[in-house]
Amino acid sequence: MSILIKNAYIVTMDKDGAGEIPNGFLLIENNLISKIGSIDSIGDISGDNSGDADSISADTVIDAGGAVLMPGLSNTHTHLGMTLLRGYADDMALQSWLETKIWPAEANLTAEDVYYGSLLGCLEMIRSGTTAFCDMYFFMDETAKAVDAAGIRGCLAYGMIEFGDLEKGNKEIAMNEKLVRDWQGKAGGRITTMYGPHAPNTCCQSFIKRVKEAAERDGVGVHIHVLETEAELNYMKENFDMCSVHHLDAVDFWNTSKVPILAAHSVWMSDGDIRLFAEKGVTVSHNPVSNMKLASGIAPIQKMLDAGVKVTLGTDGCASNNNLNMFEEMKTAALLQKVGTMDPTALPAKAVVEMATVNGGRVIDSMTGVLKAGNKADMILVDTSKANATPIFDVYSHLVYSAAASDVKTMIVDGKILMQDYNVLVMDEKEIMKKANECALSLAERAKAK
Ligand SMILES: CSC[C@H]1O[C@@H](n2cnc3c(O)ncnc32)[C@H](O)[C@@H]1O
Ligand SMILES: [Zn+2]
Repeated sequence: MSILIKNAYIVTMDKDGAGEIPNGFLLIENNLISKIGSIDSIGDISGDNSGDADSISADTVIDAGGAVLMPGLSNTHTHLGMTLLRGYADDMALQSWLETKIWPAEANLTAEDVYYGSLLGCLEMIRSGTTAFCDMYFFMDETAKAVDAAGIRGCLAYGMIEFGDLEKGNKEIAMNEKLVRDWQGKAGGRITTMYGPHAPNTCCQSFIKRVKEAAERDGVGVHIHVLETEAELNYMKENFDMCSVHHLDAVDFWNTSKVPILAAHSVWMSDGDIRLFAEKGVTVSHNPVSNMKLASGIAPIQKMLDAGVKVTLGTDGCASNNNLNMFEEMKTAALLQKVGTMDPTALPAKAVVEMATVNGGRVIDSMTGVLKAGNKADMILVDTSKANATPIFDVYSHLVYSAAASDVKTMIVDGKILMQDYNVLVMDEKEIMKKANECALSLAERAKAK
């Protein structure tokens, strides 16, 4: 199977390579990018099988018509099953939101709920340009089945909460171990796994140490929430006389020499915490919309980048965002750093696109996030024929400050076309929205009845 995309404005995100290619072509063979370059440099690019020395033939030819071809976006922190809880509880602070609304509702979740919530999430991601995501939730077999069916890439963790209860902790670890055993590398490598201890204030230190050992034994990463709120920071200081980062450093948790660590939020970071993350090679998932909505605070992202921390971008779940729109997340990230530091040069557009593509891709699959020969064929076409794309002086400025998720017209993941010219080819959209809506209403009814 081969696909040729021609007449594209290619944003490769390849620092050592081509950068941008204004009149570009890209050839996909099976699931890999085999050729990428400028049409001007090779002359004819008809895409037919004429045998012309300059022509490149392919089974499928997509004329991009000047659209931007770029790596797919990677959403590095979400809870896909929570898509059913979109708008279920708004305008609250994290702890009361979790304790009084979200956890009681989640106590009623079924496998079917998580399956349709996850499929709905996959659909929303396909429509908005996200080709890969990192997830942490319950009933993860269902999320894995949805990812398999939808054709995107998912790095899945089972979310573990044990509140210092040894017996509960044993059960939680066993669940995550099963996820790793059953799904690591499945769906042709599109599904990978991690361990998911929820947070330092919901999982005790010795439990998190055990989780890290299990992850190192299995050769998979760890995905955790950390320092999301000032309340967490105060709780850790009161109970352990140190912040979450140093509390876990005491058991060498942040050491990434064997497996990667993905730290979601990281809002209340001191300069010392930032230095430690940079030294240890921890990857941060910045979630600006969720942090603003729950009034958690402003993560010091520009400081982290300056210190050499690997920063990626995530939406968090649909109950705290309330969508999976990475274009919105990119713009919010840039604006929030500027207003937070009162410096308009903070987090410029290109750095944000790097976070959402190169850096995010690296934590999910090192052969994604950059368009270059040999990498996996995960990419999107962004329509530039609309009013909001006129004029374009700088492509990164356009992608961050003006483009909309609804401008994503085509998506390819692992060499397969999932959406072409706004038509989603891999699922029945209406049926999924109907089923997800039914599950959401029934879940809310069950939660109310208790
Ligand atoms: C143990 S699975 C994940 C768990 O996390 C909850 N959750 C969703 N959003 C957030 C957030 O922003 N901070 C902390 N925890 C969050 C989710 O509801 C699940 O219970
Ligand atoms: Zn979260």
